[in-house]
Amino acid sequence: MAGAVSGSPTVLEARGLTLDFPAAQGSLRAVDNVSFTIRQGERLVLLGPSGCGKSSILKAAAGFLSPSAGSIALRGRPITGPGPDRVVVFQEFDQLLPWKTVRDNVLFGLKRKPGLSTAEARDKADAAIERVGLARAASAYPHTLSGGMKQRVAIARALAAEPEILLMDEPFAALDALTRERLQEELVGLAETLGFTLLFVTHAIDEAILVGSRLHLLSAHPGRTVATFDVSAFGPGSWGSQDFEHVAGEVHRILFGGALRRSARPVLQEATYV
Ligand SMILES: Nc1ncnc2c1ncn2[C@@H]1O[C@H](COP(=O)(O)OP(=O)(O)OP(=O)(O)O)[C@@H](O)[C@H]1O
Repeated sequence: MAGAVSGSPTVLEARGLTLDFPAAQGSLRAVDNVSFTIRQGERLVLLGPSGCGKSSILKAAAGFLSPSAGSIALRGRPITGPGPDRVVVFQEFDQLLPWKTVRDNVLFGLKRKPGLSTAEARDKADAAIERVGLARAASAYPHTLSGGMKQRVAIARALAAEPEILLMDEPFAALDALTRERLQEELVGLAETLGFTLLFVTHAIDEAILVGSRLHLLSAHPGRTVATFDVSAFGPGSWGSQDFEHVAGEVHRILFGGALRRSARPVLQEATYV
């Protein structure tokens, strides 16, 4: 994957990105001088301890937050607000509209796409629903779906709009371990089949290595770049291999100091966060 994307055009680029929030006394620096490039087809994961500014970077990419210094640009154009070329999938699956069926929820995501006829929109929605394996649930309402299925609807809705980049903020955090694993696999499978570009935020090391093609590690608050890792060699099925454990241990050492202790399959390292 890394070889395949290394010559691909740049989709998203942050240069010296610095993000501040207003605070009681002046402002609070959330992200300090962070730079990265995401090429077409790449899956960049922002990984770091709670509060290091991952979500803030994602919000800047989505156009909800402006840099106080540095820049963030999509296809070379500075991001000044939200747009249909970027779709955000949050953890809250209940971003789905409860009074609309799966198909209508996905169609709703196409509303902002200019120049689509009703029939074309329907075809795109149905194709996206099919791709995430929900064809049989197309007429169902969100409250009848499991958390994992709702998440797939959210992904279908995002993909149907054919964005330049998909922005995902801990989309699997609220799911049980088995569903999470399955959706991680599905996401990577879909990303590779469809070649979409992804910016993914997580604080879970295993998830980052499995989902990403590259990791961008941030220090504790305020977030500064501490390391990057090429993890394109890993994917579903890699967990537990010697190479995987080596990278996971290295990432853990850089982020938290000390060795990564395993008990069983991913018990995420929440307890080690400061
Ligand atoms: N709207 C806001 N107003 C003020 N401060 C904020 C706001 N949003 C975030 N912050 C602060 O900015 C810093 C970075 O927050 P952010 O949510 O980006 O971190 P994160 O790495 O995504 O954390 P987590 O993993 O816990 O979700 C934190 O100190 C947070 O308190």
